[in-house]
Amino acid sequence: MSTHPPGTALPVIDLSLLAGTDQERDHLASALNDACLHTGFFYVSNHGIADELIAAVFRESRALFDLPTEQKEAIHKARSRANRGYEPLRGQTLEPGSPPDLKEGFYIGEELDESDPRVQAGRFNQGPNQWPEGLPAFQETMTKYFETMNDLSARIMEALALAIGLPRNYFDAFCHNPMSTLRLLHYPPQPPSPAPGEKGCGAHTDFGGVTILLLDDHPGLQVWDAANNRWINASPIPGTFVVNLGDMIARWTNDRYRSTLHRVVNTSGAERYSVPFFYSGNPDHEVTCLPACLAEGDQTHYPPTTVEAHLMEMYRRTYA
Ligand SMILES: O=C(O)CCC(=O)C(=O)O
Ligand SMILES: [Fe+2]
Repeated sequence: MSTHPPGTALPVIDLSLLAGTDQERDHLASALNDACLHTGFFYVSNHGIADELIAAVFRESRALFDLPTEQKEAIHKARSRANRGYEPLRGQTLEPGSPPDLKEGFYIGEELDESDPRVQAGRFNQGPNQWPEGLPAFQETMTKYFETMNDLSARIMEALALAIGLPRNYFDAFCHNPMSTLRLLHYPPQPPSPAPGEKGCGAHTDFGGVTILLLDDHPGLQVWDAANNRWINASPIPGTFVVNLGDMIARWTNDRYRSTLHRVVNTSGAERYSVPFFYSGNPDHEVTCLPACLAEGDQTHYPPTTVEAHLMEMYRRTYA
């Protein structure tokens, strides 16, 4: 059961159907399967996340980026072994060969102190966060949102299991102790004469499992539509999230489902804020071609791996 609202060619998936009748769940599975076979990008509506929490996340995010530069530099990501903290404007180049991205960001993960066995063992991206000084509601708001997004991701994984034709609880073990990253982003307006190829965020695919993207009112996100050789505008739709599949799901489904190129060009003339949440599941979980995605006579495209090994490999390729 999906619709294509004006202003975008991407479908809207009604997540409340997951808790509906068998017939409603079948509709959900079929609409989601279609979306994942095409771009792997869709909007999710009726997700049950409170407006107040979303408003608080934007308020705290704006307050963070409004801090004086020295205060942001004091929690620079380079000071963290777990990839947490502030990334300055033009600190990342997502599209090789293009100018650096016209955005600043902030990375948050599960709060694990130095005594946690995973941190002691030097596991990938596990460790404490760096929290900003002088923003009393920041940590609590972001922690609440982080946990809420983990729960929403687990529901999306249930829907995905149904879309693939698997039992609803198929991904439960994957969703146990998940590895997730919350990223706050701030895009200044694109300058009137940008450098050639300069963008808010260069064209890239996401590495992990599913991404849940919270958008403000300003357009800018574009999704590559390979079937028609064009960029689709993924303009914000109030009350929804944009969800997309990452490279790990493409790998897991033997490329039946898509991890699609996307980019941001902030021509809105205004400051743009967005909040992607990257969900990659349990680091020890095995990612081996799903038998349901291997038609007779087909070859697997990738060797088996684990969540953690896959993520480390993708980071190495991007930041090498
Ligand atoms: O800001 C956006 O709309 C997209 C951000 C994004 O694609 C990412 O952070 O991976
Ligand atoms: Fe992305």
